Amino acid sequence: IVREHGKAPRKDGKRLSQAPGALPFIGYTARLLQPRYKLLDHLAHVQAETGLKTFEIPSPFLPPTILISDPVCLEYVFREHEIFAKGTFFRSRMYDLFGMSKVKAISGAAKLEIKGNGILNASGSLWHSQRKAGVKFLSIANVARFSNETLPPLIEDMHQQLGAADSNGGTIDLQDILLNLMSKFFGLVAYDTVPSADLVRAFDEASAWTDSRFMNPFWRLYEALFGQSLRRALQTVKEFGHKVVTKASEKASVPGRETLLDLLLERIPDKDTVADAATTYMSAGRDTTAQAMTWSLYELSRSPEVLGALLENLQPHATTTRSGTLRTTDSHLSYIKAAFAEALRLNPSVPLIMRETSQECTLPDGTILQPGTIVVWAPYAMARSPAVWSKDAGDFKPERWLSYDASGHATFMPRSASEYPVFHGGPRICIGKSMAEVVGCQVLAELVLNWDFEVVDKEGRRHVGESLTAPMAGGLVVRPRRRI
Ligand code: HEM
Repeated sequence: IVREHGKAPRKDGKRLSQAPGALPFIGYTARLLQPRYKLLDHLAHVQAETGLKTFEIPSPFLPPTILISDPVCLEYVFREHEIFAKGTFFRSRMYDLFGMSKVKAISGAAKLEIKGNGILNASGSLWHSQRKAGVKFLSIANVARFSNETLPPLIEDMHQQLGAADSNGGTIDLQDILLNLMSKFFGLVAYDTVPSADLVRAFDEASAWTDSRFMNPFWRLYEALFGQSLRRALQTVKEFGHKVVTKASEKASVPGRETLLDLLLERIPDKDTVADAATTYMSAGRDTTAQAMTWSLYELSRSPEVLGALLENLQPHATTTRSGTLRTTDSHLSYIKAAFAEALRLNPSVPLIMRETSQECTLPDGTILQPGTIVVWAPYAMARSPAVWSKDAGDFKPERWLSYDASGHATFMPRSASEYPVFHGGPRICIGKSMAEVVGCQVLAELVLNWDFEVVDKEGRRHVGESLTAPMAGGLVVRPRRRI
């Protein structure tokens, strides 16, 4: 299991310092096996204590691995995306969910045949063609169409579910409601179908198993012994991919109203690859956006003064939200955009990201890396760094995103991708950023304008659950009351 992966990282002629908290012999192995939120909190603590230093993360079960925290180093990583590639370590763990397209290969002992690769796992020309299809799918005109036509009836359904809970005085899990809404929304705009509850469950399960591969060095053995439910979940996801691709390829696309599948089929001849490319969006777009909204509502529930300011800001424009005419680019909507960005800063949907060096290189801080080094950064920890976000880094303060002119008019001030790496940066920056902002703000505005939520079990902190993204463990159970 212990493998030789080239030489250790060096700085100033010496081996790079180990991250605080490493144990003798096993290094960070035990920390990696803990629930992920504990690792994230530890990394946030390290960063708050040590500033922007780069450290080695030692483990006998890992290739040489470093943790970077300095936005200057991260900017370099974003820019040099061919040196800091996805790499074998990442891709081999993601293949089953996002890359291996043959259904028969996962269900039996057949030789693993790795053909396709969803965009998150792809590189070279395959990445390029998927990126082009994705950018066209998420054009400004399409996002406006989705928010004007597809989203309003789904928001109406959501109001009805909340209304039912309100009238019988019951509780409801907002995270479930939002994941459900985003599943339907994504299903309709990307695959022209509403995904079944079984598919959604299977996808969530496969995502949790895939995530655990990054923490558990014995994952292959563990899955061989106990991975029956993973294999079943993968089978369900793959079958869904094949079904929707077959249906799309038999139907003529409507010019100007192409689904994601239509656009992928135009560019990629192999249908198995199209299936992988398409299902990748369930994780990339659905989970991330629904979780961002859940964490936003949680942060608002803990900050009554921010919620009050948000309501004051939104109420004059209430009629525009339902019809989908709400635009986050409108200057009067700066406050909700700031609240959404701030909630995502503290609760990034992808809290930990990694790349693998494809050649020797030197980071801007002088750290020398050999090929095959894993480079990790934690947007969750970076958000809590006083060196980047000042002393109040850990507080939920939408105002930090706003600049006010003399008449009190607020303008949203974006930060650089390397300081705010929530949507990644460089050539592989998230292509769904503006869709996430439009949909996230539209749904949030509808929720806060119409509902007052009493969070059940207010005490204690909420944690990130085990997944490739950042679900709220245990959900966000609330008692909804209609606002008068
Ligand atoms: C709050 C919501 C979102 C967040 C925080 C987010 C974050 C990210 C991050 C961190 C990455 C880089 C992942 C990596 O390379 O390891 C990424 C990539 C990507 N995201 Fe998003 N995302 C969000 C919403 C969306 C939406 C709505 C879509 C699509 C409709 C989307 C599509 C993608 C795609 C296709 C990529 C891969 C880009 C590439 O490799 O070239 N994302 N996103």
